[in-house]
Amino acid sequence: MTSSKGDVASNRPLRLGVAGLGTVGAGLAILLRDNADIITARAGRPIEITAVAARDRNRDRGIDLSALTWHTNAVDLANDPGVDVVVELIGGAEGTARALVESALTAGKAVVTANKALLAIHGDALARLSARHNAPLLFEAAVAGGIPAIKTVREGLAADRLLSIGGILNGTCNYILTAMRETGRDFADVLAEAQELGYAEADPSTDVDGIDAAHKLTILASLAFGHPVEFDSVHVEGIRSIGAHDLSFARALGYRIKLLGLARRSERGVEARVAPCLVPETAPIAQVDGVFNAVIAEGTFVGRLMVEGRGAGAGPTATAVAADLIDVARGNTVPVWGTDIRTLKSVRSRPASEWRGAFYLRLTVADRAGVIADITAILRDCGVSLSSMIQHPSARQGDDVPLVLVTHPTKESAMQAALERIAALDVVSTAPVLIRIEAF
Ligand SMILES: NC(=O)C1=CN([C@@H]2O[C@H](COP(=O)(O)OP(=O)(O)OC[C@H]3O[C@@H](n4cnc5c(N)ncnc54)[C@H](O)[C@@H]3O)[C@@H](O)[C@H]2O)C=CC1
Ligand SMILES: N[C@@H](CC=O)C(=O)O
Ligand code: NA
Repeated sequence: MTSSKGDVASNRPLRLGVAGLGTVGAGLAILLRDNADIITARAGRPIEITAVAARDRNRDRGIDLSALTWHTNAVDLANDPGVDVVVELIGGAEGTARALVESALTAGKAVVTANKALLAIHGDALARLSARHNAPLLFEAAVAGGIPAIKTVREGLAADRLLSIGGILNGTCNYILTAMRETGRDFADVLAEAQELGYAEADPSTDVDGIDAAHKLTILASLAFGHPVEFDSVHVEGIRSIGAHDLSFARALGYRIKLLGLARRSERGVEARVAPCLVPETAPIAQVDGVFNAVIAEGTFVGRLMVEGRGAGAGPTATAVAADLIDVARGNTVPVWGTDIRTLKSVRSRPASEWRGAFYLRLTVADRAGVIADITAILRDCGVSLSSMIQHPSARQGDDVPLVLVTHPTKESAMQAALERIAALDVVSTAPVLIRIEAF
């Protein structure tokens, strides 16, 4: 695919219809204004917003958009003859965002979007629509904000067979975990700050429950491994259960806690998971803090690589949207998943229970004789071997005390069986916190 039916290969301005003027939409309008000179030079022609669709016409967005064509129904942008490229920045896998993208592709117009939910859930169908109508669909902003993550995987690593892909894929969670670790502030307080900074999704539970990272992992895994990976096959855990205790115990053990999305391929299929993980504090990924994301890939020829940058916020995300627009202006576009959707081979999903590695387990237990013996007996029965244990009398609350166990590498299914029996003990007073340890 080299160009869309829309007039994308001429010297006249590329005319944009932008739907959604929130954090990213307003950021894009400002970037296109402030960097118009270099964008025009690199695109070979001006890139200009001619039409918009937004809910509030009167809101101050830091830029005057009053001279543009305003549509009350965003889907009308798809058939506006003054629009060459539709830029969807509303968000959400359904509703107006989906209808607009489908209508624009069907009309043969190029679409640029930052919408990971849409791509993760409907990417397969959209790739088919894009191919059928020769209408490019670009989504660099959808994964890891300003990091050229899509380009890295789809173009930079196009020649290699990737074995694993993933990393720190949610800026809001990384911001929260970093601030909690560095300042001891509580979860809700830091989340409110991330929302004010424009990092969080419209519904921030999408971030903190790991769903946003799972959307991004689905997209990366689909690019890395071939046939679109099913979003529903990704095992998802968020960061709500991580407490101040865990961050300080992790530090004492020489680790940091990061929400990681990781997909691995073997002959038995693809295993994809989003979950908080302990990573050694000396590993490069442990140094990625705040709103920064990191994408890690490993291939048979290239080995391992990591790219790092701001994963959320108006400026970084707008640069990714604008880079896609420059590609459209240049006529430099490729199939949605890098390979013609009609020739892609399907990949098998592997259940998360086949994962193998070490675990951190934090329990709150009654501080009395025989408790540790009961717990270690269960671990022994389930074939789980202990590597270390911490009990801090100083962290005691009433009769209860936190007990942290670190295991040797073991099968996830064995650990889950042990956890179920341990959680049922009378002496275990609150829900156990189980965190995987990624070696890196
Ligand atoms: N904020 C960030 O850092 C990043 C956001 N994204 C994605 O970019 C997209 C936009 O996100 P944000 O700008 O942060 O969201 P936002 O909530 O700030 O902006 C979305 C805008 O769309 C408007 N809108 C909602 N329904 C509409 C409709 N039917 N017609 C016209 N406008 C409508 C809302 O009023 C709002 O102003 C989402 O898909 C999000 O996941 C991707 C990467 C980073
Ligand atoms: N809410 C997302 C925004 C970017 O994709 C995040 O926090 O990473
Ligand atoms: Na990106």
